[in-house]
Amino acid sequence: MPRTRIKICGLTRPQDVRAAVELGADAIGFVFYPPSPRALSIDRAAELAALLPPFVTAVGLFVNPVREEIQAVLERVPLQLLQFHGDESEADCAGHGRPWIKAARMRPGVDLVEFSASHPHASGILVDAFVEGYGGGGKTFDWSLIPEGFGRPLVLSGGLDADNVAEAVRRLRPWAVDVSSGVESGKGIKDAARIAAFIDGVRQADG
Ligand SMILES: O=C(O)c1ccccc1N[C@@H]1O[C@H](COP(=O)(O)O)[C@@H](O)[C@H]1O
Repeated sequence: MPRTRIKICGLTRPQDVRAAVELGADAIGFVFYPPSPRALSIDRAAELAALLPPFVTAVGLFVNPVREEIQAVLERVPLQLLQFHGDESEADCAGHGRPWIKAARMRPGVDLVEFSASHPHASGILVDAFVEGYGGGGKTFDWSLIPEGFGRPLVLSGGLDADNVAEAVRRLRPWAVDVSSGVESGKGIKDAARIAAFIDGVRQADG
């Protein structure tokens, strides 16, 4: 079984990017959603992305963007993957010259198989709790909404932290986990000790 990939999202400070990389994160998420307290300017994102060594993926998170916004970011920030976290259709996500993952906002009644079928070209499906404001809410959801043998690379998120991530990985065996609030001391301020404990939890579950 491959090791679970780890994405740390919503970084805003160089020291947090360096810490996440040194502690073993596979991917770093930069938020381009202005209402988020973790949102970055293009200049700031370019500065932070430049700190990433090879084989650590720079992910750009968007919520219902207009296409020009994405292009403006891509002209300056070397993103390798796009994360669409709003109500985007398959057509909205395609055609940016980058692979993408699509977030499903999970709550009772959401059919993940149907959702997945409506995004056939996403490289993976991210599952997050349904929250007002689209994401980064630190809220878990009922993991039994994820069908067994889902069949697509699954990125598990939503309220993960050092206390629950090992159980989540053992139970669901996702391709990757994604965390923001659970490794913070304040909105957009990451805590190296919490990142270390989170990564340790994932690795313990990987066995
Ligand atoms: O991080 C944000 O501010 C954010 C804003 C809008 C949409 C998504 C956002 N982050 C993503 O939300 C999930 C869950 O985060 P949390 O760990 O529960 O705080 C995660 O995929 C983040 O990438």
